Amino acid sequence: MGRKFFVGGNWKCNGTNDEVKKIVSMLNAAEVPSQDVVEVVVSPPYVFLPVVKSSLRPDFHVAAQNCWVKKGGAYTGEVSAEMLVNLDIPWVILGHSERRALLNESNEFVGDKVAYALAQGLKVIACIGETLEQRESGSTVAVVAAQTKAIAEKVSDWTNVVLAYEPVWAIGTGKVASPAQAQEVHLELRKWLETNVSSEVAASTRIIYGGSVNGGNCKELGGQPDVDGFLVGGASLKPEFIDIIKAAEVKKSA
Ligand SMILES: O=C(CO)COP(=O)(O)O
Repeated sequence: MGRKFFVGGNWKCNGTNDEVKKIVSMLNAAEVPSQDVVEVVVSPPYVFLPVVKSSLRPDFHVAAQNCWVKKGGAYTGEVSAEMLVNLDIPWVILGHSERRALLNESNEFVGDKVAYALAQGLKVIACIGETLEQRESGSTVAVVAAQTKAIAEKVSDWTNVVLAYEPVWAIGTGKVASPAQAQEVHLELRKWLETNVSSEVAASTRIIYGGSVNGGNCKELGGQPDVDGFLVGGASLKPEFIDIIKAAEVKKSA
């Protein structure tokens, strides 16, 4: 089954009103492959979601960077999945390593969030990835398998899930995983899905890579057989994001 190339831009906690308008103008003017070839989703901070959604070209979509684990209510400072649905925000990023590390989000909590968001009708970019210490101790595959298991235990339909493998040591460090390193983990994840979920889910679920992706390294990474796209941080705020979207063409010609 074909897996459409997916390029996500995670703007994290960045941007002013003016900067956001400039990024949207840059995206709107870009010539990129068609929606049949690449799915593009940008994720501004919550406060900018409505303006980005209403001014962004219709072939690009928006994602929130998080949402609450259950129905909204007395949870000061949180934004619920229902609110995102109400505003027609189709996607949400969940389990980003920055939230896992800084806000102590556990594997179980992330699994609960993914299940709840899917049940409300959102599409989810679920993030997993090992720290440098875990990689150096040889536990990369065990760590990402445990993170994926906590999601798989609560999710039965994977149609609306994109799995983002983001090694923590590669995020914002300029230290990108080599294409071989990325491919190795993506293949392990696909095998894990095959064994523990189903061969259909393993074949159809997009597994994207995140961590210091830029205009220079995207083609080689995207050319790996089990790399189905990217989740881009820093470079998604810059014109080189367009080059990263265009890396989808490596799959078209493959
Ligand atoms: O965390 C990331 C995307 O979610 C990756 O960030 P960088 O591309 O800045 O390394």
